[in-house]
Amino acid sequence: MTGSEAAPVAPEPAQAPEPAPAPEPPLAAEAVVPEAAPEPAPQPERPAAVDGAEQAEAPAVDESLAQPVPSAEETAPDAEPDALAEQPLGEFLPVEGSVPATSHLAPTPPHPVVLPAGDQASEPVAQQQAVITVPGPRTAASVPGPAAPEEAPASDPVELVQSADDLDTRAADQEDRQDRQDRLNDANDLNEPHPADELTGPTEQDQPGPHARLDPHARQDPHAPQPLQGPQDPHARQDPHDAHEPHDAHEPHDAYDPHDPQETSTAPVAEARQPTGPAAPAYDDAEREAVLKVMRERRDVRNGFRSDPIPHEVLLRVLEAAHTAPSVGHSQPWDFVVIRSAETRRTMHELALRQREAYAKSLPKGRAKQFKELKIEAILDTPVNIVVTADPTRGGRHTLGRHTQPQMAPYSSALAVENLWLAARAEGLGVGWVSFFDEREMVRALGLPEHLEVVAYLCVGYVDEFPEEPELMQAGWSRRRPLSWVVHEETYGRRALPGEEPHDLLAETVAQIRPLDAKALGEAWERQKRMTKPAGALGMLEIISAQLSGLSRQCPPPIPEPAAVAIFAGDHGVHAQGVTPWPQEVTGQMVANFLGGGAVCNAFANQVGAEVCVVDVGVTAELPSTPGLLPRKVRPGTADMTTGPAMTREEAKQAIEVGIETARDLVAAGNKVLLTGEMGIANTTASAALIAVFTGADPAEVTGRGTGINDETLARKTEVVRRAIDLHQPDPADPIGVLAAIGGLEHAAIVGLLLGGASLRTPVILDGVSAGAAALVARAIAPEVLAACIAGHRSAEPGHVSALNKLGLRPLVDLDLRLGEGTGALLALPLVQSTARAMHEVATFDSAGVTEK
Ligand SMILES: Cc1cc2ncn([C@H]3O[C@H](COP(=O)(O)O)[C@@H](O)[C@H]3O)c2cc1C
Ligand SMILES: O=C(O)c1cccnc1
Repeated sequence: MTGSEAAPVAPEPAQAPEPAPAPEPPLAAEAVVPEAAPEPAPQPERPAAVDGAEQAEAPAVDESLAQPVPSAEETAPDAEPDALAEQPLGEFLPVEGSVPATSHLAPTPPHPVVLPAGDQASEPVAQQQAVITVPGPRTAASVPGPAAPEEAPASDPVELVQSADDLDTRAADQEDRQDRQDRLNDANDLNEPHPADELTGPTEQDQPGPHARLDPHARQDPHAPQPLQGPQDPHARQDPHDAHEPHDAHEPHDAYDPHDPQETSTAPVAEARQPTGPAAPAYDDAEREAVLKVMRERRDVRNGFRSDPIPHEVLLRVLEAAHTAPSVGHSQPWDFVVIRSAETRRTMHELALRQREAYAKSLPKGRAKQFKELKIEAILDTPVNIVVTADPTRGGRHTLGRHTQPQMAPYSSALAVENLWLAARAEGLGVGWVSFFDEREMVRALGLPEHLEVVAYLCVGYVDEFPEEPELMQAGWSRRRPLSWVVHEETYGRRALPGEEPHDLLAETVAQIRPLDAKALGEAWERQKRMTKPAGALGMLEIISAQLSGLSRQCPPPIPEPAAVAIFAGDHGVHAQGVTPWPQEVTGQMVANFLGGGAVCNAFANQVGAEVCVVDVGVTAELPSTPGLLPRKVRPGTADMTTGPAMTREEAKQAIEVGIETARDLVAAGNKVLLTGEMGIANTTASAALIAVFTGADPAEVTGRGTGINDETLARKTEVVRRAIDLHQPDPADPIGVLAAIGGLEHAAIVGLLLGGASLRTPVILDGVSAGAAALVARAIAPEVLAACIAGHRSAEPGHVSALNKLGLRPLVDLDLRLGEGTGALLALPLVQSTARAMHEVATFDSAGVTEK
């Protein structure tokens, strides 16, 4: 690790007005010695100043960053990059005059990324699944010897060259353009600025960027100085209106020509009738633009209604538009009840209020706070309310299309609602759809015929203005999902926009991971210095707040709330080797417990206001569908790693993708921090094996007692780990291969959660030993993933200590926990939130009139 990497995370000298993002090593040295740091903070120390034997209590930090002035030895090109990171915990002493730092802000790429051959081909999921016999549970006593692998490993791996040209990033690009069209606010959109925009910045042209660093060909010398930060001026890149518009292929066309092969599907349809004569004409540009405009600018309005009456002819036009909607079998199942009576509206308002309260009670605290601020209806603020119903009996029993899909009747009425909504927007009328009703209660309250279904309750009126973005987005409740996430080519999972090659979810995610933003980091250090407290007095929390700033590109950073813990559950074939006294079915039973709210993680999540999201990525038992459970089983448990690979490479990758998609969903749903959690009986065995491979430690050093095992079982577990590694000889340069050989499905999913979180610039708080193991895998795939990672706690498992050391992550909480489920991460959440809140709320010396020393 080099000084230039370390520099951006350390506070710049008091004399320097601007942070020096990637200075020469001598400057870097200056930059990290703050003028005012009188007290030795609880911070890491250079090894030179350490007497290891006496430092057992010191905090766990990779000093390669804590020590920002690299010695000649450390910067020597042939030095092992992680050698310094492998110092055991507790070997670091506070250094006078420096602020604690942690090397995860300056990760070193350990290996080129290797993905399985054919990864880019994205075969349909069903075809990718290999049939693997999962051995049934055995007793602890029956420990078979190693056997031949059950399966040959997948075909030769190919190296993924992660340059912007090679990865399919055009989808995101098209999204950017779509955003421009939609006049969306970039800050609230999940779209990243196009990677190419970033790569053309002046600093990244001169220095190897994150992609170059991942490109094995570009990284001849892994020890060469590597920049941590992006371009000097991130704001220059945040405006997607800037430059880089050579993507005409996706710009709106002047006239659509169905015979232009560029514009049509390339797959011929055998029976298609040969076209004769010209196709029906499209709208002209202005007409089309008007249609698209009304869709873009339609809003679900709750705020800013006016009491102005709606003229009859205006309301008539709106209802006529609704009545022209498509409907199943042309059954036109809708009716519109126009309500103006204040009394009826008051009754409906009462009903909605009650439902609102019930919903608020069901929310995690972090969400409930946000919900309290939201206006969810405008029943009393609007002159007209319209109830849209569906009559499921209209048209008789033979209504075309309703035979197999009875829900087509309410769907049809929903289309009438959309027509109404668009027509209202064109009239300058706002519409808000209120869904806080018990449908049957509403039917009775309104005296509607009992056979009707209520599809929508709409509040309609003139408004002061139409918000530019959905009100829920403006309130931070949710974020917009890019189109490229939801368009699949031919089969689900082959994501591609029309005219694009299908993009690989993992490669796309990795390509979007960026280092911390140097400008925001610099601002964070500057702000920490001006806050009314002695410099460095918040110790490690100052570093976390700077990390949050660099990650979000904002100073102060957003408060990481609401939070969600993703608990990935999976089973392990290695359970058959007697590595744990607990039966395998406990995994599924604990999943039920999580969903019922009875586990430790539930209590902790309630305490800190986090949502618990449970994901079945590979539980052996079939789990009944339950609210709160995401059914994402890649396979029912892994195979026994001592007799063959735990899973195929494709399965490992699928499980990673489950994690990526979980991160996307949770972030799009408005969560501002993610926490890792897991459940899987025997998973500490897989964790130990992963950690041994990535740290190079002997299995005896990193294998622990998990749920609590005796010496005999521990000895057996250690030998199991050793045998599995001997059998597979996993190559840490091939992280997916390692996962497939000796990992768990929940480990793979956590890898995806970390990569997904990092790609969305969302912090992820790591829990215990499985998260540590997964972070090692994730770092081997994308070193800069660590920019998003915060170590929540230090577990009692010895392997966790080794993993954190290797990662250079310093845990926030150290309470000898050895549970998992996300419990340690949940306990750390308030610390992370506190540091961000301090950045927002603590006065500066100037503003508070406090004299500086
Ligand atoms: C009742 C119960 C609840 C748990 N919650 C988390 N774990 C934790 O223990 C398991 C790993 O330990 P080992 O490798 O020794 O089996 C994982 O499921 C982990 O989440 C639990 C374990 C049990 C038994
Ligand atoms: O610390 C952990 O993460 C842990 C320890 C024991 C069992 N399961 C998880």
